[in-house]
Amino acid sequence: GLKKYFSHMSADIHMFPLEKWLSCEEQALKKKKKLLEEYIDPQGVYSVRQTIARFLSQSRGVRCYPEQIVLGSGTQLLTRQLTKLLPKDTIYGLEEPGYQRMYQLLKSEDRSITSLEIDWKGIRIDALQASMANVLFTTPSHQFPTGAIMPISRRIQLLNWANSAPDRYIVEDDYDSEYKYDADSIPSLQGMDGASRVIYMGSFSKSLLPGLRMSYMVLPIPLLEMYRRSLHFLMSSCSTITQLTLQAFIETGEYQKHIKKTTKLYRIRRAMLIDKLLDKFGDCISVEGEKSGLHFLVSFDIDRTEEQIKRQAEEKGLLLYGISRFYNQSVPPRKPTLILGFANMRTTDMDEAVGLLWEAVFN
Ligand SMILES: Cc1ncc(COP(=O)(O)O)c(CN[C@H](CF)CCC(=O)O)c1O
Repeated sequence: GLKKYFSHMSADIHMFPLEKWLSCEEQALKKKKKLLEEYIDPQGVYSVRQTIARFLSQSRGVRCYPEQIVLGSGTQLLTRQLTKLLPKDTIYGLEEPGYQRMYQLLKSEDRSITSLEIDWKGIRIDALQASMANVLFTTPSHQFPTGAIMPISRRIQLLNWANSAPDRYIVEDDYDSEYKYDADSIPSLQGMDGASRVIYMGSFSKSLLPGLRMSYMVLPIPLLEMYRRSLHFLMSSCSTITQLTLQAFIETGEYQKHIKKTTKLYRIRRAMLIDKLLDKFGDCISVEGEKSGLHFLVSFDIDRTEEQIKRQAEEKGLLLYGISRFYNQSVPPRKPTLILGFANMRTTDMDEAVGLLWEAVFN
């Protein structure tokens, strides 16, 4: 198959402390195997939610009780549950370019969606105010896919928007907020919200492994009450074993150690990759969104389409993703722009990867 050097969707399994994970699993199973005999709380094991609530408060300034946390196997599944708590005629505002799988999911649920323009600070307030949206999905830590980091000023404007009409909510998708390089980490919107307007969503897919399918949302109290009334029949969608193992992994400090180690390593990989790209391509490329997260964008000042570059790359055995896939309701930019991930790019592969990219673009 195609080489996935630049994939923004895969993690580097070699980075994952499998031995430590397995010993946490063994410890959790020995101590709490009783829990496996029954169906646990639909929101997830309470003690696991206590651990996550503590971790969120320390790392992201999220203020919540464990009762407000719902664990789910993936952000999309949690979003499906969330849409059931909101009026059928809710209009969802999504960033454009944005997380197309969220757009496709909401579309598949026959929800009405309006795509909203972003700029280098994230979602544009004028576009939001001009729209009919009442629930906004936004990725303020590291806008997906452009990487924009939303400054505090814009966050305050967003909260003002949410508080100026009764049926408004902000879904803060904080999917890869663990990784910051040249930007100091800005506390979550949820932590700044005093009025239960922010639904905080997070995932362990980027910081640990997508294959764990461990994601979570923090519901404001009014929505939690609705969840309890209308979705109490649901069973937890995450494996109890994975939940208990994750709890042990966090409680023993292994999670924090892993984030520190991977941040250090990803910082080096990202800097090296950008240097090699600039060496090779010079001023025919521009890099953006590299200050945080596990990918950045590279646009090429050449007379070639994204499709042509992708196809050429496939000829050479290299998988590439263009930014066009993230434009749901508008025309993508003319300049070919690629989303380049580096979480799965070992330094020993870099010269080959950049060489293949060069051939895909210029041959
Ligand atoms: C904006 C955003 N919010 C959440 C997730 C995490 O989802 P989950 O693992 O289900 O918790 C991703 C994950 N990123 C996708 C997979 F890597 C990108 C796919 C593509 O580009 O089609 C994401 O981009």
